[in-house]
Amino acid sequence: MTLTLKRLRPPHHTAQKNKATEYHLGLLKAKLARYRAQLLEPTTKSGGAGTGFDVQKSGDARVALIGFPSVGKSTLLSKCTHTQSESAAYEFTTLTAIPGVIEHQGARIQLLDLPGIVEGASEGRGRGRQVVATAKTADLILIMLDATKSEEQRRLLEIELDAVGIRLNKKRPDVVFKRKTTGGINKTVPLTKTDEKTIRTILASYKLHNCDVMIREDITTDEFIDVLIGTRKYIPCLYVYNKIDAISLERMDQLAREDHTVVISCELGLNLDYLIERIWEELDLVKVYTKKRGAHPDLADPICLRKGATVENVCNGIHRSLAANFRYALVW
Ligand SMILES: Nc1nc2c(ncn2[C@@H]2O[C@H](COP(=O)(O)OP(=O)(O)OP(=O)(O)O)[C@@H](O)[C@H]2O)c(=O)[nH]1
Ligand SMILES: [K+]
Ligand SMILES: [Mg+2]
Repeated sequence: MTLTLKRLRPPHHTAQKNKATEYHLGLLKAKLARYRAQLLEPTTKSGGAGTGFDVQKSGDARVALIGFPSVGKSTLLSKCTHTQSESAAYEFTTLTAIPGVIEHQGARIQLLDLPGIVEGASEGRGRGRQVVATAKTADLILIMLDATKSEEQRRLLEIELDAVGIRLNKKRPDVVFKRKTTGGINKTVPLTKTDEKTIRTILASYKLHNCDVMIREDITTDEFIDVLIGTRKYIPCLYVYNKIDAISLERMDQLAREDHTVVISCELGLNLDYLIERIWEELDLVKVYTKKRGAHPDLADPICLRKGATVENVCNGIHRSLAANFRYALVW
């Protein structure tokens, strides 16, 4: 019998190597991210890569339906709104953006049916680029999936949205960044996923030699790059698995328990009320009632706004000329 003894590297060596890899990879990602962000900037010719479909935003919030062809996006629009969008068993039935309105708790939520996208959409395959550009304008994204198909579809869609700078179910990293004549890096927490050297080098590669950076959470290198690029969209997302009429109960049970997930059957009209309830929760709308002095407000007619809205937003919700002549508001 022979015994092979493997020579193990001392642990500090591996740690050093990982650190060096992190550093070089961080710098490389920073350069690529800037290059891609420039590609996505709207140009004057050919409408630009960053232009979505020409559909007016209306109502209190916009919800976009993103998914592969034939997962049931149009069927959902037709079931949840008064708008009919053609659905059929062949792929790419829908070729443009079709808006409908969900009325719920006094709010009017615009639901946008969109063409199906395929892998490579963000690079311009099919109408993909227009679809993902439209997704960027949404207050909530519904990633619609066919429950009978493989789990891979979800990851592929996430990659396409990520490539155009959409960050799903994430909040903006708590980093404050200011250009200045002098400055430095300040942090209120220890950094365990990246380090100051990497951050300094990335700043230098962006020619940002003088700036003030205040880091208030344990960010990754990627998150730091997102802050620098500055145009990332942080959008909440629900994963909607359709066609649960065609899968086993066990599988449905498993899917339904995942985070940010709702299971439905458009065909059988199953769980659609619950989906609308979840959309409402995710949008986190606040209702504002206006009233005359000494009178009670009309509780049937609220103005719905995203959380964090200002009095000016309320004015704009009533009439676009109101804010200019507005003097004061009493707010309860
Ligand atoms: N079994 C089953 N089939 C469904 C369900 N919902 C939709 N379908 C079928 O799926 C097919 C595609 O539906 P569409 O609504 O056209 O899908 P889409 O996502 O809008 O497709 P594109 O516009 O081509 O991207 C149609 O044949 C529908 O009848 C469902 O809940 N269960
Ligand atoms: K279809
Ligand atoms: Mg469709």
